[in-house]
Amino acid sequence: MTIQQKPKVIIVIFGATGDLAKRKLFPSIYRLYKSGKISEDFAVVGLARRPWTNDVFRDNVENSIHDALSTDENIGTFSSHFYYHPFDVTETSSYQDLKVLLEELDGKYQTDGNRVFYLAMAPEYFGSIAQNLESYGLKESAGWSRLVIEKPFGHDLASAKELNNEIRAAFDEEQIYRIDHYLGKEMVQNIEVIRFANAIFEHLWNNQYISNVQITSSESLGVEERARYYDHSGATRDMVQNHMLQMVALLAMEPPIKLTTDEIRSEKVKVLRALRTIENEKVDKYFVRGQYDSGSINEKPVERYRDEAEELIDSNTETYVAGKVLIDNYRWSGVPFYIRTGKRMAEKSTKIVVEFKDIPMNLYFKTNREKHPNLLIIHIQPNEGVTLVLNAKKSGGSLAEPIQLAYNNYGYDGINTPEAYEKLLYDCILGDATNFTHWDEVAYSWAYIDSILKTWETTQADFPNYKSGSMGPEAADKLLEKDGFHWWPITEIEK
Ligand SMILES: NC(=O)C1=CN([C@@H]2O[C@H](COP(=O)(O)OP(=O)(O)OC[C@H]3O[C@@H](n4cnc5c(N)ncnc54)[C@H](OP(=O)(O)O)[C@@H]3O)[C@@H](O)[C@H]2O)C=CC1
Ligand SMILES: O=C1O[C@H](COP(=O)(O)O)[C@@H](O)[C@H](O)[C@H]1O
Repeated sequence: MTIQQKPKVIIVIFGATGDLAKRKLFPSIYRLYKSGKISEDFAVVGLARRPWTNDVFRDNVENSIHDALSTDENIGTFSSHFYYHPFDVTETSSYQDLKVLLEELDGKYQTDGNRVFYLAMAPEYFGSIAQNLESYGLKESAGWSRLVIEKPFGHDLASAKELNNEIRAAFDEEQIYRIDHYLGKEMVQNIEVIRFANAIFEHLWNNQYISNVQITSSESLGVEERARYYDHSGATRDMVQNHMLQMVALLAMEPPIKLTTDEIRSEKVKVLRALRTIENEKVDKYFVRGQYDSGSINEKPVERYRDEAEELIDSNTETYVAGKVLIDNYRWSGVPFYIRTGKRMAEKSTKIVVEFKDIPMNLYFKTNREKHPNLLIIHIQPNEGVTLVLNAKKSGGSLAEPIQLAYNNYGYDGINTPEAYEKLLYDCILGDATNFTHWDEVAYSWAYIDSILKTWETTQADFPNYKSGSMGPEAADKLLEKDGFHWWPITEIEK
C-alpha cells in the first residue's frame, strides 16, 4: 500500500473514556483525518463502562482535540464518525452486541470489514479481551483485523510470556502491534537513516572509532496522577525495558539487508540477544537507581516522590535509573552504552550522544587543554535534529576549538504531542509493523532487565538520593568517571 492510499477502517478503542484516548488517540485520529490519510470511510467505536451516549462521547472527543491541538474549529463532521458503546470487558455478552454494532458500521461506512482493536486499558485485561474478540467472532470480517497493545507488556519475562501466549492464542503475530511510542518519534526513526545513509558515520560506527554512547531521557515531571501504576512499575520497567533498549537496538544493529519489517526486526533482536547479562553481584557496578527528593524545578518547589501520594510514603521504587549496557558482539565489544532516565530531573530532554575516540596523536591539544572529542548528537526531543561537534580554528584564533554543525527541525508541536501516536496508528492501519515491537524484542529486553530488578527487589535502597531538579544521583556520574568518561551535559549541548 502506498502512502497516498486512504485506508478504510473501523477503530475500536477499549478504554475510550481514559487518559490515553483523550490526550493521544483522538487528536491523532483527527490529524490523520485532517491530513487526508484516512478516508471519509472510517468510524471509531469507543468502549468503556461509564454510561455515556454518542453525544456525550462526541463532545468529549471534540474537547480533547480542542485542548490537545489548541484549536476551536468546528469538528462536528469529524466527530459524527465516533460511536460510544457502554461495555464492561469482563462481561462476555457485551462482545455479541459489539459484533452487531461493528457489522452495522461496516455497512454504513463501507469499511470493507477492516478493524483495528486498540487496547488502551489496564494490562490485566489485554489477554481476556483478545480471547473474547476471537471467541465471539469479532475478528472474522471480510477485511483485516489488527490488535494494538499498549504498554506495559508484562511485569517481568514470565508474566510477559503468559500474556503473549494468551494473545497469540487469539491473534497471529502479524496481527499484533505492540506499541512503543518512542518508535514513532521522528528522530528515533531517523537513527537508521543517519546511520545507513551516510558514509561518514557508518564506516566509523564500531568499537575502533567510538568510545562510548550515551542515551539520556530525562523528565522534569514527577509521577503525576499515575502513582499506583508507576509505583508498581518504576523507571526500569516504565522506560528502560522498552524505550531505552529500543534506542540501544537501533543504534547498535547491523545494516539490515532490506528495509523490511522482518529484516529490521531481526537485526534489532540480534542486538538485544547480545546484551551482556548483569549477574546479581555485579548489578551495583553497572546500574544505579534513584528516587527523587524534594527540590525545585523552574524555580518552583516540588515534593519528594514519597510525599506525592499516600501509598508512596515508604516506597522503595526507583524513579531514576542509569546503567552501563554492554553488547557482546564483534562490532561493539568494549564500547559502553550508557543510559539514564528519570522523573523530576532538571529538564525534559531525550538525546543520544555518540562520542568518538581521539586520533592517535592530536597536535592541537596539549596537556594544559582539555581534549574535545568529536560528538554526534541526535536530539530526539524537545528539539529535533543532529549536531556534529568537530574541532576547528575559530576565526582570529590559533588553537583548535570545538565547533558545531547543526541541523535542527524544531518539533512542530513541542514535547509529548500525539505526533508519535499519529504515525504509529497510521502505520498500523497500513499494515506496517516495522515500528512496533516483535515478541522476541520484548522477551530479550525483559530477560535483560529481570536480573537487575530481581537484585534490587531483595535490597533496600538508600532513597531518596537525588534532588528534584538535578540530573540524578552522584553515583550515576561515578559510573562513567570510573571508565574515564562523563555525561555530556544535555543543557549545554542543546545550545
Ligand atoms: N496515559 C498515558 O499517557 C499512557 C498510558 N499507557 C497505557 O495505556 C493504557 C491506558 O492508560 P490510561 O488511559 O492512562 O488509563 P485510564 O485509567 O485513564 O483509563 C482506563 C480506561 O479503561 C476503562 N475501563 C476500566 N475498566 C474497564 C472495564 N472493566 N470494562 C471496560 N472499560 C474499562 C476506563 O473507563 P470506565 O471507568 O468508564 O470503564 C477508562 O476508559 C494502560 O495500559 C497504560 O499503561 C501507555 C503510555 C502512556
Ligand atoms: O511510556 C512512557 O513515556 C513517558 C515519556 O514519554 P515522552 O514521549 O514524553 O518522552 C513517561 O512519562 C511515562 O512515564 C512512560 O510510561
